[in-house]
Amino acid sequence: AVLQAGLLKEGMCAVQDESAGFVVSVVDPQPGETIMDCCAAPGGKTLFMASRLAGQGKVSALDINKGRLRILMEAAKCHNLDDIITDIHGDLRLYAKESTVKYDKVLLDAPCSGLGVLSKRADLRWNRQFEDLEELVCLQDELLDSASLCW
Ligand SMILES: C[S@@+](CC[C@H](N)C(=O)[O-])C[C@H]1O[C@@H](n2cnc3c(N)ncnc32)[C@H](O)[C@@H]1O
Repeated sequence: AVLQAGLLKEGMCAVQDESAGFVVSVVDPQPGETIMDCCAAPGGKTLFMASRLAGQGKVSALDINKGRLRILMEAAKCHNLDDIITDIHGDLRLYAKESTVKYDKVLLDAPCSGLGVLSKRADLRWNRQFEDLEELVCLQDELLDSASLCW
């Protein structure tokens, strides 16, 4: 019924995993706050956080992937949240070194192995190598350090 009524297309509602939404409850965005979403695209959490600001405050959505960031801003427009969300295209590690801007709250949803969702991504059982995980842990560590500089 939601699909047939066009509610998703019109930005009247969005679908999200309970666990993804729970992260936003932890951030607990309050009107007037500035929030940095460090690995934001495609933007499920960005949109949810922006909608919780009730028109006051800003969410900066940073991501290294331009295409995914474009999808995020299209969704922001569709949900009438594009005046609350600012997209920043770049590598968080460089951004954090160069920028002096500080935010009230910072969310880091770093790239992950996906091993926690094997029931949905069965292919990962065969596509993940041990070396990939080592590389990923190193990246997550660097991103965590960089995210801490935004606060
Ligand atoms: C788990 S996904 C984020 C999902 C997103 N938070 C959401 O709720 O829709 C991880 C994201 O990190 C981005 N990423 C990977 N390395 C990055 C880096 N060095 N700097 C910024 N973003 C990065 C990827 O492009 C990817 O979009």
